[in-house]
Amino acid sequence: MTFEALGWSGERQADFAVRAAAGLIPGRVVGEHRSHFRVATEAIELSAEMTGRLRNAAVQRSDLAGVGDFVALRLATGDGSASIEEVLPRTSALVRKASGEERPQLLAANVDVVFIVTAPDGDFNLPRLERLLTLVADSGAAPVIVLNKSDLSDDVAGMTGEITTIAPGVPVHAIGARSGDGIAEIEQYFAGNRTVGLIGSSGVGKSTLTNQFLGRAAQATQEVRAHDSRGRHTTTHRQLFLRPHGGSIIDTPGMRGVERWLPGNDSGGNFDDIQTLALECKFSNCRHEAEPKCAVRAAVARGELDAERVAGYVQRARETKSSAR
Ligand SMILES: Nc1nc2c(ncn2[C@@H]2O[C@H](COP(=O)(O)OP(=O)(O)OP(=O)(O)O)[C@@H](O)[C@H]2O)c(=O)[nH]1
Ligand SMILES: [Zn+2]
Repeated sequence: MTFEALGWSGERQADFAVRAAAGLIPGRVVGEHRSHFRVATEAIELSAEMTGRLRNAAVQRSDLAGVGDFVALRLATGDGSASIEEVLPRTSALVRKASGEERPQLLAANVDVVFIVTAPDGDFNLPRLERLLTLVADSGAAPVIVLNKSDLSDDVAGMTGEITTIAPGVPVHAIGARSGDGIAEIEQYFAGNRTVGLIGSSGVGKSTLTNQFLGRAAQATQEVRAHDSRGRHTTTHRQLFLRPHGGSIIDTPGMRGVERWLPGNDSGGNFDDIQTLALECKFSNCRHEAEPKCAVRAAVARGELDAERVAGYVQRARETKSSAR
């Protein structure tokens, strides 16, 4: 295995040179636990914690390290532990509003493609699908809709057609994860060591699909409840898996609520214009400070946006950051 198989690129390597010179090594967060992260490096997978300085510097909670993030690590001599010194710029970030809380929650970072998984048994719901599409549109990743359990429907073409009406231009694939039907067709999305994220309700078959992609039973799966076809929330952690032939997959626990997160919404102030601009920044975790290709600073420079309002917006985002993970 090479680190490239995990999505590390020549461009990222070049950007990392100055950190490498300072003794840091690159890694990718593959698992998130209460007290530590699992991080894969070129050589090994290890446990790491964020430095206090990194926690304090985060503008908002979703800036903290999460699954899929590329990070700069410092290895401690001796005990095999490591510290996360920096979260590297994200090419995409799948973020939602944490349920019941005024804060953003990072679902996955640096995903190239998101499979929005749905199924005919109980879960099928177009408005919900639209909300998931919005989440993906905000993330910077490309959406693909996967209609799983197509064996349970006698009108797959009708359902696919309905999906197409709300998602013009978005690829839709009808598959059967359990039997493996149609899997080969969607494996193309991993080409070039891309990272695919899976989102969707509990019980639609995300873990079954993950296992198919990996060729092994990496994730536990469970029958949906018979009376309402709902899942049992079998997957409890977000996790990144490397595929045997390159490319990686991030499985996420089934989501009940899907609410878009737009920082500052709770403040009484209206930051819609800044939020919309921020979606155009090159990096999803842009703080609008010194990052290259920052659309917000560019608008300030053009005189289209008031610098003080931007400062207020950044301040609001900072205040909604919670210190605990
Ligand atoms: N009929 C049918 N059942 C399937 C298919 N794919 C998955 N299932 C079943 O659906 C149930 C739920 O699958 P999971 O993979 O656990 O669903 P999940 O989306 O990962 O659920 P959470 O982990 O709770 O988010 C299991 O009993 C699977 O065997 C399929 O293609 N057809
Ligand atoms: Zn910016």
